[in-house]
Amino acid sequence: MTSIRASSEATEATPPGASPLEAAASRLMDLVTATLVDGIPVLVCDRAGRIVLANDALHTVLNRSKNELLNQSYSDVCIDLALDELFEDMEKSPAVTSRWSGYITLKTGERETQMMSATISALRDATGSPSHCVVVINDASGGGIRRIPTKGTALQRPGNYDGDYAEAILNSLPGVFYHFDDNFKLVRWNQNFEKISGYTANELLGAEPKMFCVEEQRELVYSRIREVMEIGESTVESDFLRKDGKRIPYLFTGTRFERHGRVGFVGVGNDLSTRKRIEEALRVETARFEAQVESSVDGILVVDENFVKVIQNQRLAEQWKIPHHIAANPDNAVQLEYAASNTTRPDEFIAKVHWLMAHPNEVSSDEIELRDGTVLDRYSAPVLDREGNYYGRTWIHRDITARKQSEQRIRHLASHDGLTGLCNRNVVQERIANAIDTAQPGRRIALLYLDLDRFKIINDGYGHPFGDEVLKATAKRLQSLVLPQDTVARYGGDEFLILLTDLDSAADAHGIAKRIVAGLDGPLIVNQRSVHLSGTVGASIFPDDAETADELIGNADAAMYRAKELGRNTFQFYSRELGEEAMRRVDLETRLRVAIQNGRLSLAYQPKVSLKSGAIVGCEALVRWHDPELGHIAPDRFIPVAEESGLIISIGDWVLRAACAQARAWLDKGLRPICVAVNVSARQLLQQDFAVVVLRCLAETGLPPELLEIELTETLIASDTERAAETFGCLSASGVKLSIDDFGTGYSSLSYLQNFRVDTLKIDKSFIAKMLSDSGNAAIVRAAISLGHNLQFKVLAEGVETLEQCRFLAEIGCDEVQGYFFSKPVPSTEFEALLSMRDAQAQQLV
Ligand SMILES: Nc1nc2c(ncn2[C@@H]2O[C@H](COP(=O)(O)O[C@H]3[C@@H](O)[C@H](n4cnc5c(=O)[nH]c(N)nc54)O[C@@H]3COP(=O)(O)O)[C@@H](O)[C@H]2O)c(=O)[nH]1
Repeated sequence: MTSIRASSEATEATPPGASPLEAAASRLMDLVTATLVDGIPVLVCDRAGRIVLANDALHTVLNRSKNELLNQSYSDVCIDLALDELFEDMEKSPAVTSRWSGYITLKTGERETQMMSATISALRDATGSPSHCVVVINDASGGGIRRIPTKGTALQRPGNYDGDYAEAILNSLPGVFYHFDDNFKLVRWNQNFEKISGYTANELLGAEPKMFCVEEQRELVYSRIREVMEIGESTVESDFLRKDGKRIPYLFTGTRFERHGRVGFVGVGNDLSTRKRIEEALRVETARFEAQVESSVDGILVVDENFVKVIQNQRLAEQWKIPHHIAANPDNAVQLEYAASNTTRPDEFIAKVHWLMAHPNEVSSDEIELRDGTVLDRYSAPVLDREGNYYGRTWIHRDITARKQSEQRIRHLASHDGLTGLCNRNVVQERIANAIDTAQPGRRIALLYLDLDRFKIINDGYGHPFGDEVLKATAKRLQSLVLPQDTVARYGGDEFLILLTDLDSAADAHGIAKRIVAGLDGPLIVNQRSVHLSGTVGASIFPDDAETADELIGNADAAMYRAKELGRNTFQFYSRELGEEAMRRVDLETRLRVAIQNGRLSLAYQPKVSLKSGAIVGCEALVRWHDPELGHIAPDRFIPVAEESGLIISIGDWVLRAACAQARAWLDKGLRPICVAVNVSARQLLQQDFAVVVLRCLAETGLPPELLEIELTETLIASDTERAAETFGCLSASGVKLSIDDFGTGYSSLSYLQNFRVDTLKIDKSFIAKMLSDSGNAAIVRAAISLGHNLQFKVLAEGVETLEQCRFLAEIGCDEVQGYFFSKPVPSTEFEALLSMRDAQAQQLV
């Protein structure tokens, strides 16, 4: 038999004892088997057309035994192939074109033929001449009947000794196929290898792996090849270096491939470009996602269906103050326990988490309060995968503490007084209504209406910032005087409501009202200035006095007015009469306003008489009001209303001007100089420019200052001693006189007297009225006279109604008297007459 060679396998060793042809055929069979095309019918015939080799698969296809085939003529098997012509063709193309592909008709039975696709390759002798041909039946499983002669295009290169079926498989691979021999030389490859690498078959044959490797990856690639050789298989991700220098990311596999004791490897390489692009896109996307998750202001946690952490950002740990070792613990239950212990309601928190994990479809939004006051808005929703299957759950926690606090502030502002922080008008009204609605039978509700005494004076006199501080201090003091469950509210400027609920009886309210009045009464230091604070309280009781919140408030208000009338710094409970009185008060204020506008006020003058000479030494101007309907209205009634309403300022201005003008008129008439005294209310005194008002009035009326006397009460001086001293220092320097009115009834400390250039002490008429019947009063009168004289003041007794009183006062050294005994306050004309008459009688009196 002619020796043959399979050119691509020239270097392979021939198994001992085997003929070259058998060896080649054997190799071919091995290769067919190795490339997973076992069962392909193959026959080999010589140039004479004699079958020299046929495999089992062929026997099966042709339904003949091995003996029936061997040494038979080729034409007995294949009826339509001109083998001679084929050998001639092969002869003409010695090296490369050594194969024919097409359809042949096989005799598959006695009377049966079948057309099948086949590939015929040449086996050449030492001279390169085709000595045998190998026929590989490609579609033995049956099928094609068309005869489609095709030119051999695939694997028409040296060394392509396997069948078309194997070739088709290898060529249909999406990646590159390679077979490196035991010297790591490329001996076989598929079409894709050439196409992708850009090398020709000749260039590829015998090429080493490094030809397709970039320098920096060679070490890696060869280490994997070594692995293949040692272990049997391996993979490597490295670049496939093309002929043009381009590199393509590839995943190469390697499987050790051994034949006839020679061990190489085969494998496939697949382009990873797309995968890499996807991976890169995924990486970028993941990085972006992670950046978003990390930069989120929310604490984010994603868990799978088993509550295993999938994503958790740093913010979550910060929000929940989870230490690193717990946050890093993969067991999410540990973190859950820790987080729960930070909440104000741990059991509820854990129960909700478990419930949501057990109900995958639920979306939840709620608020969690941590023990340090942080409030988190927790949103939880299911996470679904691409196919819409439940994957796990996301938990997003937003810190809404600031929002909650500002909502709380807004709610507080809406319901509380901005200055004092007490409940405001609306809230206290609601609470009163609510208390009435829920009152238990037999129980009492008391509403105390408190008005600060002389607050308007303080506020106008010292300015509003100072007044604000007084109100704040008052609020604090009031809260300290009641129980936490009682409501203290600011109802208006200097008005406060105190709601007391669930009382046993009205007597309880009496005790509390008394305590509040006493607790408020005293000096208050504000901005290093001491002011004397006091308050007046009116109270009404549910259900005794009122049925609704408005009625209860209105009645407590009326009671408070009544208490003011009774002298302030006290409390008064509501009665039906008080309600009527409140109505009258409103009516009076309206009428007074009209009276001022219409000039319905007048002055009466009451003489002051010297006990030594019996002569009139001055007079006190007293305001009078005659209402067209109500007739004469006493100052005792309308002055308090004027003070409360602020009308006292315009009344006071008018009195001052009218009195000065009258005294000037008397001078102008030729009467002897008479000093006229006017009463000044606290409000007037605390006007910023009271001294200026007085001096301007004197200048404008032309009255000499020494003919004007200002009467101040002790209480008024005590309300702001500094201001009074300052104002009267200025007026005294100008010559205006000062007398202390109602002496003995007001301020307990007498030290203030040292700060004033007082001309006259006027002993209050209450002492004069009782001095002859009560030794105590007599003692007070004596003491007052003594004190006044010691301080170089004149002393005048008010309210002198009898001769006895006059004589007694003269005996104990009183300087002057004023009272009905000499004259009631009279109009100016009468006073003029009185003056003339008195001057005439003066000598007879004493
Ligand atoms: N701020 C101002 N207050 C004023 C003014 N005019 C009056 N008043 C104050 O009103 C109170 C009541 O005053 P009035 O009704 O005028 O009573 C005065 C006298 O009539 C009364 N008086 C005088 N002598 C007697 C008497 O012998 N017995 C007796 N029962 N009453 C008598 O006393 C009042 C004067 O008191 P006083 O002022 O304390 O000297 C009263 O407080 C007035 O001050 C005003 O223009 N501005």
